[in-house]
Amino acid sequence: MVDVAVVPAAEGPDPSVADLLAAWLPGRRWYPGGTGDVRAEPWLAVTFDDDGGTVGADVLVLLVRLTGPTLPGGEVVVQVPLVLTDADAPGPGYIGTVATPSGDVAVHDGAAHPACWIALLHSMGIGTDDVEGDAAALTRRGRVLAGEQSNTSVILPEVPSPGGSGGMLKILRTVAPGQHPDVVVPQALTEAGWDGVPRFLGALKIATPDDATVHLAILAELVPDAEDGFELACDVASRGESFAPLAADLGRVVAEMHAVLRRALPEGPPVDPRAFVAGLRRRAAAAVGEAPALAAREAEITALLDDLERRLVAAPSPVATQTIHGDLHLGQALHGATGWKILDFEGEPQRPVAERTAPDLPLRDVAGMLRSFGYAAAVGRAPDPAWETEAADAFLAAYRETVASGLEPDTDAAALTALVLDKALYEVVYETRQRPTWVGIPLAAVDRALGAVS
Ligand SMILES: Nc1ncnc2c1ncn2[C@@H]1O[C@H](COP(=O)(O)OP(=O)(O)O)[C@@H](O)[C@H]1O
Ligand SMILES: O=P(O)(O)O[C@H]1O[C@H](CO)[C@@H](O[C@H]2O[C@H](CO)[C@@H](O)[C@H](O)[C@H]2O)[C@H](O)[C@H]1O
Repeated sequence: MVDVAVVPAAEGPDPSVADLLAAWLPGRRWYPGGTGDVRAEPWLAVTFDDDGGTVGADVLVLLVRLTGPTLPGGEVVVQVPLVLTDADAPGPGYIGTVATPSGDVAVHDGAAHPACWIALLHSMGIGTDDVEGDAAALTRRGRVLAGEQSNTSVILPEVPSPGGSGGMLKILRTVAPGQHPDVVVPQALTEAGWDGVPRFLGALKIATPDDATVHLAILAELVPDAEDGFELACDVASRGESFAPLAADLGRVVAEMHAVLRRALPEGPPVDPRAFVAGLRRRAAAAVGEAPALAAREAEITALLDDLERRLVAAPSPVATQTIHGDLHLGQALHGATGWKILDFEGEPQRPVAERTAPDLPLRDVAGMLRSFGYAAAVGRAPDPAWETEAADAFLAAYRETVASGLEPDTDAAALTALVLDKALYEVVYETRQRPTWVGIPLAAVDRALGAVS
């Protein structure tokens, strides 16, 4: 076991390390500051007391506070794990060398360095008994997942796991005080005995000097030979084959996930129709404000939301909310030998953290997946225009056979259309910012959702 100590960063590394990082951070894929004017200030330093010397190098995790107008809420804390070694022996993830009063030090990105993986695993109590005297065996075939996005994930086939496939260590990049949804939700699902999520194996949580807690890393069982759901759907679409059978399986898995979450975690308050629709109106207004192409649709969006509000107000019984996935799309589903596994319960990255994890209507996840079939049809260039609706119908039929929304059929359909519209508007903003050449995909979906009620 490795003891973890947390101190203010001012008592931590030499200031030259912070200077090196200030230049390095903005080039990282997971850096949330974009090209905006951002100030980076080390906040906390986490050290690992490597009692038995098994880690083999100095591991230091810095939590860096970023402030600037382009960041969600104006402020974000990012985790920067580092490995410090002798300057004459730089290793994986080398960032640069700094001169300190005790000599030159080589600084490495810890997320790419086995010594850091071992320190994180040992501090979660993983691998300390199983790999006697040979900590390096735990990470021998370890590798960082290519194409990292919001966080950095490391494949670790030697990590002990119930199914024997190894572990996936997710090093969180943006961190925040409080319970992390990607810990709480998969842990609850795993403990409920549900196998539609990669088995939760552990997490590293630190206590800050002001008594808050922050999750830094999560370990789940590796899903062997799994295919990314979006790539799989695009492949199937491009071959002109039907996705309906796989979509039906996915519909059942998503329905089971909602049923288990409803039992395993506290229910939310019943939907307040006006507040719920006000939230949709706010998001729509923000999308219209950011994407000029939406301006012409504003009146129709308002009419659709007015209609939903009337229906929800008139609903004969209160509509329940619960923990949901919050950002469900095909890229959050892996298809492996034992079927679909659902990943990444962090919610929509562009939403404020408090909103991302609030209990919500499960139909929001259903809407997210329906939108994803539209993306797969477009990106995979499905030759048959019915490809998307066939997949969507199969998904919905299987979902509804397994779990009921509790809404009257007309209200259920109106709520689903409004949530598909909400997701498509979110995607218009997402694509405008990230992939402008794809913006036509969600714009077409906005038009279809609006056409569904006119
Ligand atoms: N347990 C796992 N087994 C196998 N692959 C996984 C597992 N967890 C995640 N992945 C792969 O890693 C990718 C990133 O994981 P994800 O949790 O979505 O991270 P991020 O928060 O960085 O987006 C996924 O798209 C999937 O391909
Ligand atoms: O996976 P993230 O949590 O980072 O989600 C964000 O990025 C997604 C893209 O990677 C984006 O998803 C959109 O594009 C997908 C195809 O690349 C498509 O399958 C989804 O349906 C569509 O929403 C997601 O919206 C965004 O939050």
